[in-house]
Amino acid sequence: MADKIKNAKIVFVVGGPGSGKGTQCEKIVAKYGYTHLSSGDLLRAEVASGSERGKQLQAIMQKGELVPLDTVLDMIKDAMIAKADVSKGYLIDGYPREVKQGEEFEKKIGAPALLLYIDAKAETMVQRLVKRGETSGRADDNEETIKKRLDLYYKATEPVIAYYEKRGIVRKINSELPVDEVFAIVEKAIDELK
Ligand SMILES: Nc1ccn([C@H]2C[C@H](O)[C@@H](COP(=O)(O)OP(=O)(O)OP(=O)(O)O)O2)c(=O)n1
Ligand SMILES: Nc1nc2c(ncn2[C@@H]2O[C@H](COP(=O)(O)OP(=O)(O)O)[C@@H](O)[C@H]2O)c(=O)[nH]1
Ligand SMILES: [Mg+2]
Repeated sequence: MADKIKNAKIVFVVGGPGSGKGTQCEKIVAKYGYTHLSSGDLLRAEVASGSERGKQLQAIMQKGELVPLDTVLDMIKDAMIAKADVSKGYLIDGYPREVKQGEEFEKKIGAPALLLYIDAKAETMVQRLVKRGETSGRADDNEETIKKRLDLYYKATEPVIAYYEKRGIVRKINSELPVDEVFAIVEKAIDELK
């Protein structure tokens, strides 16, 4: 099983909260049939289950902090294994959040072939999240938590991009443009993988 995943194409999708990662991932799934695994969605599913672990996760996420590394990684790995037979590739959305998460992922699962860096300005991200918060029902889409998520993004996650840039697998995507124009750039990066 683990071997099957090792040979699959792995794409990390990294960018600030509200940059448009989920939006682009949906479009990639529709065109390329990749398996989309959003680490945030996996965590929110655990919270929704009402489990004891879910309650602990909820408290961390509401503060805009990162949940323990092993928790997220185990969830991603299980979800990857569940799709191993049918998956053409994996979009790992919202992970790694810090360099250490990337290192552990590679030890336990495999190396990414590409990192899509979804880039938007801080003001843009805040605006989008506040708007999303009107309907998302997400406990962390409020101004106070958004600010903390952004701070943590710049501090912990941006170094991830520099780390993978050294390997030449980063494609920076300007997500200030309309969704379809952003996707046109994303398509080029995915097509290069073939
Ligand atoms: N590897 C990860 C992924 C997520 N989280 C936690 C902290 C995040 O604030 C929360 C929500 O994750 P999302 O990826 O959904 O959140 P984003 O802030 O990126 O927003 P978005 O849904 O807009 O991508 O889950 C975490 O601790 N570790
Ligand atoms: N203008 C514009 N808005 C976008 C784009 N991508 C996402 N959005 C909006 O920004 C919000 C956050 O997008 P989402 O995909 O959830 O971002 P994520 O937090 O990075 O997963 C959504 O409600 C979208 O409406 C884009 O490329 N252009
Ligand atoms: Mg998302």
